[in-house]
Amino acid sequence: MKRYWKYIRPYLGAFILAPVLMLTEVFGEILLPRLTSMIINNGVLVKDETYIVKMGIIMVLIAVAMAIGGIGAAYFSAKASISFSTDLRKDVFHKVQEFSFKNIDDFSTGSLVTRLTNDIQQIQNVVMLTLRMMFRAPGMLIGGLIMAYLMNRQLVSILLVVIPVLVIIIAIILIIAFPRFEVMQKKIDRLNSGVQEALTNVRVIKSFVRESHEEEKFQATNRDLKEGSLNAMKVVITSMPLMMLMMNITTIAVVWYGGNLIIAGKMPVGDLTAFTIYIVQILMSLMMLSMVFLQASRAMASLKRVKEVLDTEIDLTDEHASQKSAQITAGKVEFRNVCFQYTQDDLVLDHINFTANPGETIGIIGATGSGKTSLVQLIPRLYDAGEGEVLVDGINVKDYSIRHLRESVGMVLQKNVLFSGTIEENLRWGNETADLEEIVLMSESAQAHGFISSFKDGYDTDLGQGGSNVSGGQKQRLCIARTLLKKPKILILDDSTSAVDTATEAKIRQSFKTTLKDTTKFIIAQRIGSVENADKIIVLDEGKIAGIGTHQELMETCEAYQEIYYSQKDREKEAGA
Ligand SMILES: Nc1ncnc2c1ncn2[C@@H]1O[C@H](COP(=O)(O)OP(=O)(O)OP(=O)(O)O)[C@@H](O)[C@H]1O
Repeated sequence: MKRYWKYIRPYLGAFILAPVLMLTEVFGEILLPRLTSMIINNGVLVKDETYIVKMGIIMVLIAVAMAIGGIGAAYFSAKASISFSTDLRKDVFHKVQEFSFKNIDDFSTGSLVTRLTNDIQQIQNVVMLTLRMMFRAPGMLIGGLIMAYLMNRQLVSILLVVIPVLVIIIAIILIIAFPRFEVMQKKIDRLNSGVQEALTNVRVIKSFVRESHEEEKFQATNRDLKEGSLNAMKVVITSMPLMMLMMNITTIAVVWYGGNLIIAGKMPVGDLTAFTIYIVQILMSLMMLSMVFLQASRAMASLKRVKEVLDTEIDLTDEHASQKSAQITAGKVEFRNVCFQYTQDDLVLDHINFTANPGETIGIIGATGSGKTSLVQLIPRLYDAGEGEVLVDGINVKDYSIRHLRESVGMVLQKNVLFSGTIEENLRWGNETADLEEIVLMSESAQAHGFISSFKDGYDTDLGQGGSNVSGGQKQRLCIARTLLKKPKILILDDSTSAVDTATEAKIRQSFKTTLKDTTKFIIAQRIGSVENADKIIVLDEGKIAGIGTHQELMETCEAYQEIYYSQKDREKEAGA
């Protein structure tokens, strides 16, 4: 509860006013039946019109006060619960932003989306319901019981049977419902993940004409969610008629027993009317409480899932960094006996040793899955090495502040992503304060200026979501330009020119010689031609370094390199023929 206090404290006024204003409804509901019985007993039965009018006016005034209180309570409960969930959502989103890649791998993106939206919505609903019902339901229950008891003790004894039965029914419903709600939320997760994947990859789906397959997959998850939801709702659905049944049986019992009392002259007619209303109110309040508990049971499942996100230990922080103020000045990179694995029994990098001197270009080549991306990801600490040390300028990367480290390391990821907005806005991600001259210069260096200028709106061209309205090669060049604007001390290009033609790629490499003269450059490539002129080429084979040296050296000493070289030459010849 302590952790949620900070979401309540700023809106304490609304959190207090909502249930307090609801008390007007409680008082009204308790008073009105009594006044009704007084009208019947002292007005209708003795034909006293003035009394009826007087009491009628009082009842109307009470009803108006109830309406005002009800509106106020609804307003403040909405304000309190919406504010609560907005702030909670903000914190969960902040936490997700702090997540390391490994943390993100552990949750699926779809699940995080559900937690941020649907789960928090459930919590909001229950906060609102609780604020409205926390005084109302118990107030009506206790108030109704007292009034009914004061009117007729014998009749109240009927409730001694009904209330325990209802409480047992409610308890059973809650025990059955909670796990079903948990299952339902997981199914919503799965649906969200599926929708997200299908929408993000809609182009691939269309190009493979897999729409019907995706639809079937979606329908299966959708059906599964339907079954899960119905399974949970069944409990809610059966609870209502059951309670109504109990209420009607009780009313009939009261009318029958009370009728006999009237016939025997032991009770005035008006009292039976009021008594019946009180009984209905008592049972209604129990039903309201059961609704609150049911909603709360669903929200508890959601709260548990939100808590999981908030409680996730960020496994990659700079909390214990010993040189937080250190800045990268030269860009020397050293790997000392580095081992790395994503999962316990799968060694992806096996005792990697090499040094990249400032300004050098390091090519990394190897079969797919050989660990190239994993290797470079350790430099800006997207993941942490398991064993050994990754050093930049002689300092372990874990000792830098993450901010300083990542500001100095520019990485163009294999999966390039642009954001909606103009080209200029996207490029400014690299440096918000860059002037247009600088932006053009870096775009020229990434061989992007040409095609940007050919667009009608140039740098003001709006990019579709994820950069959907530029070609793959253009997108790659924009991503390179964006990173160049960072003026990184270390630049990593992870297969980021794969969609660019070889001539343009060569121009980009050539321009690096002037724009990035002092920057240490890591270039992961599939084509040997892309790394042939590098100062050093690292050949990776199943997570191990199979060779390291210049193109010439590797051609003489490294079998794995020769194999890649000749197989690519053969392919080029075949393509030429
Ligand atoms: N997030 C991850 N979780 C678990 N395993 C992973 C993850 N990313 C990569 N791997 C595994 O680690 C190994 C090395 O992957 P990596 O992406 O580093 O290879 P790569 O040489 O860059 O491949 P490619 O040329 O295809 O990009 C592969 O076996 C891959 O399945």
